[in-house]
Amino acid sequence: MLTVNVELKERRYPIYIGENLLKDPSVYPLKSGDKVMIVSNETIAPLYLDTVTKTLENIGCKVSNVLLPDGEKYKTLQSLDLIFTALLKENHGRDTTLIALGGGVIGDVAGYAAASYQRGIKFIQIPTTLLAQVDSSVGGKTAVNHPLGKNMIGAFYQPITVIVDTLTLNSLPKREVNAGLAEVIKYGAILDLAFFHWLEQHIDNLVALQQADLQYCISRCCQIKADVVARDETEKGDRALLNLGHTFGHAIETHLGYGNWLHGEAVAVGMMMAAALSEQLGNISKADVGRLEKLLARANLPTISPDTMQPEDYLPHMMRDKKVLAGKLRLVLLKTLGQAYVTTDMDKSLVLSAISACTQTD
Ligand SMILES: NC(=O)c1ccc[n+]([C@@H]2O[C@H](COP(=O)([O-])OP(=O)(O)OC[C@H]3O[C@@H](n4cnc5c(N)ncnc54)[C@H](O)[C@@H]3O)[C@@H](O)[C@H]2O)c1
Ligand SMILES: O=C(O)C(=O)C[C@@H](O)[C@H](O)[C@H](O)COP(=O)(O)O
Ligand SMILES: [Zn+2]
Repeated sequence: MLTVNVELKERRYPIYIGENLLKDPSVYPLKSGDKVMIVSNETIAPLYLDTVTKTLENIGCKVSNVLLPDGEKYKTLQSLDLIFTALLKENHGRDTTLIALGGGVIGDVAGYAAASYQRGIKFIQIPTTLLAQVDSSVGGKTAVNHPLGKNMIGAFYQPITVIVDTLTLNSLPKREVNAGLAEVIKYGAILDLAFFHWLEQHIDNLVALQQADLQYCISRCCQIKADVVARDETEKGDRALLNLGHTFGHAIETHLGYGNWLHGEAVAVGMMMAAALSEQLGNISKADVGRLEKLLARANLPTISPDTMQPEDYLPHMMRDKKVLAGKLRLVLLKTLGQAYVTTDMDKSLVLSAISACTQTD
């Protein structure tokens, strides 16, 4: 088992990474008599809920669960209310620990429920998608979507432990594995050229869920994110680099309707648009933009805009992005592969030109 620590002083927490961890009582920061509410969904529960429940009951915990409907379109205030109702119906107080058993949607909604129920209860992330294991379960961004924007209602609220059981990925649909690889590739592009190069040599093994390479990859991604979060937990500076491709990507998700394109797919296209803009500004080379495109393609990810979207469809959504300050569009771009930066006031005509460069022409 590998351990990555997120260093936030008294709120420091471990990320355990390994096989069969769902069954390992030593990774749960719980003791006999503790009350637990597991939040999951109708897809994951038949696969993993019993295993986690049995492990917790063997510790001596009193375990309840609430299942949300499955999908990005259920990352909503209504789903949040389902969790609150389940907690209140069983008189759960501030001594209850919430467990998020699922992907990023479950983790974000359950995390925001933990942040806000009775002004805050402890929560544990048990991510079961590659995307959640390398990204969403770490760092404390919690949220629900609004019809006018992604993750528009939420809080920064850290888990007390993250339990990454890589064997859960064996039941994950291939499209979801590929979506998680978008966030993996993002880490190399923004902060770690050596990791990007490692990915170029190992991406086929990751697509095939080869365990040794997978566990190294997940630990490297978690370490990169843990270091950024420790430096800038609430995104006043460097944490914005983790948002590469997201201003474009969130526009795709919101415009098409949540769940049509997977988050990772939208982010892959968004990273290509950011790279095209970076090249137009004289930063990253054409050859390195090509390396990014090739790696995304090898992960079976899209690299061009949805054919139902025009460049002008993006801007209204982008102007609501959470990185916008004083009405100025701020984007994460690439100085070069492995080195991202945040712009202050992006010229909209250049943005449209970059989107067009990633749009199929008939
Ligand atoms: N908070 C953050 O820092 C952060 C980071 C990245 C993404 N996100 C958010 O995460 C969400 C995307 O998360 P995701 O990609 O995990 O999607 P997801 O949570 O929708 O899960 C993908 C699908 O796979 C199913 N599933 C999950 N685990 C499974 C397993 N082990 N076996 C079989 N099926 C399984 C789910 O039920 C779902 O149908 C987006 O809302 C995005 O905004 C948040
Ligand atoms: O943790 C972060 O910070 C990230 O930006 C990680 C992203 O991959 C993730 O999709 C995050 O939810 C996007 O943040 P948002 O602030 O744009 O909602
Ligand atoms: Zn993301």
